[in-house]
Amino acid sequence: MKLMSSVASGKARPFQDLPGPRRFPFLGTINDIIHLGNPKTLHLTISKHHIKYGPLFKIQIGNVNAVFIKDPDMMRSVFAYEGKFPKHPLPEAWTYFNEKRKCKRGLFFMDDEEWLHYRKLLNQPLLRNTSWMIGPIKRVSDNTIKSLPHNAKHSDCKEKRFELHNVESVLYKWSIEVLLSVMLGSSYNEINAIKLNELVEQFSRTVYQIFMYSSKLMAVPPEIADRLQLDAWKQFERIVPESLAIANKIIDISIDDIERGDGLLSKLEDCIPSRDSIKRIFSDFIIAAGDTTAFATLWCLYLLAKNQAVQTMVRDETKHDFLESPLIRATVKESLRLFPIAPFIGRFLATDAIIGDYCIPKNTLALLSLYSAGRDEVNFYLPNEFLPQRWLRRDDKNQSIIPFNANASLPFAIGSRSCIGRRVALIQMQYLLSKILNEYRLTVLNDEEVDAELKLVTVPNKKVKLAFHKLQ
Ligand code: HEM
Repeated sequence: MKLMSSVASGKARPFQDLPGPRRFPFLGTINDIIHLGNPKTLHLTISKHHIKYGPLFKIQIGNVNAVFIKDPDMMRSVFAYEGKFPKHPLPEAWTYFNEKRKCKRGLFFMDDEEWLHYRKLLNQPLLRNTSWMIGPIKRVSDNTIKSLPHNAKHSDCKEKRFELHNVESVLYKWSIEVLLSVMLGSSYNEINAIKLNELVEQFSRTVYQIFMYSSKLMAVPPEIADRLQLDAWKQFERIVPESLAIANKIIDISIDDIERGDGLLSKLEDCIPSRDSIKRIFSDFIIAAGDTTAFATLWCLYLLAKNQAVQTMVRDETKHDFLESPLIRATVKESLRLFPIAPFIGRFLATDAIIGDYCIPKNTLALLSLYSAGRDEVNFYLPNEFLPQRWLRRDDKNQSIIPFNANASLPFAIGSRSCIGRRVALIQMQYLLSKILNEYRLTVLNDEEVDAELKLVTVPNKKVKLAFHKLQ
């Protein structure tokens, strides 16, 4: 009704008028290849389309009608049309695998009432009262920092310096361990960390492989990869059940020790009585936490190591508060603005919508171009510079000194289906980064500039190598 009356009153323009690349029916899916290009550089292709077609443009992807949006107000308005049970696009390789193997999965894959039921139960401990998770996060992060020199490629005791060439895998293991420790609480450290160590090592390796193979499958529809028995599909189909089996084993051991726990599992023991449901929710949490937090932290470390003046400023400001210093929070925000880990957040519109000046029909897939919005000079002064202080500096009228539009950076999404792990991720990143900066000065060892590429999430296009110089 609202849509019809806006059109009738001439306020909004019809969907057909929306600009976007033209689709040639006789080319079928070749259109997708022409319009979207290499999946690894989709963020750059979409940025170019925005320059050509504006902040809102339409495009057909396969059979799906989609719009890409980079205007901050329009991006926010999408969440007003997501409905009671927001629906997001899922990686095709995963949905095909789940259907083929009749595999029931966690929150990210759930829909409708089932999703809402579990989401409501999990919101309270994970997003509202979260102080209970600080202890477990600190314990794991302190151990990770202690273990850094043992992972060194080269160390120079005289110079008190070591090099890390596998920062990514250290951060992978850390983010998985943090999740386990949040699940188990204090009992993780006492007994389970030792008992589970080998399983956690295995799990973190398999989660990494899942990520590698599923990103290789981005360019090929999974049913074709399966029919042709492509190596990436064969490996994906082997590694996912292996990884889920390890996760189940970890959860079985953990549940057996639950009465000793003060973590998330014991908080949910009464509300989620079925062990199967617990397993599918928690194994997916660990998988979701693995690459997102590891790569988000890797980008922060890289940017700090590359910008020595910013690094010194952040170190000085975080000395007295390792968890919530405003500048460390701003550092994480700024890094996620430049390198949004989930570069395209998507919602299938639950109703007809008016976005910008246009009528967008129900069920259209609205995709937020976070990479383009975060680097648009309309939204951020010196958009390609790493300036955490832009999020803080205020004048006497409480206006930002370096102007910015906060709605242009929504790295965890907003609304009822936003990231459930946001608090876990932020607490662990802020704590680890402040502690590292307090002990070490970081420098970059890569000779060439490191850029972003997409492998499901936004990752560095080459291995990041860092040197850690012990501070006096
Ligand atoms: C810096 C780290 C992280 C980033 C940038 C991030 C980003 C996101 C985003 C953008 C979404 C929304 C996706 C959508 O609506 O389409 C999401 C959902 C989700 N995230 Fe995260 N995430 C991070 C860490 C974590 C962690 C540590 C966990 C573990 C608990 C987690 C678990 C999930 C789950 C289960 C969902 C699905 C929620 C639902 O469907 O209701 N994430 N994340």
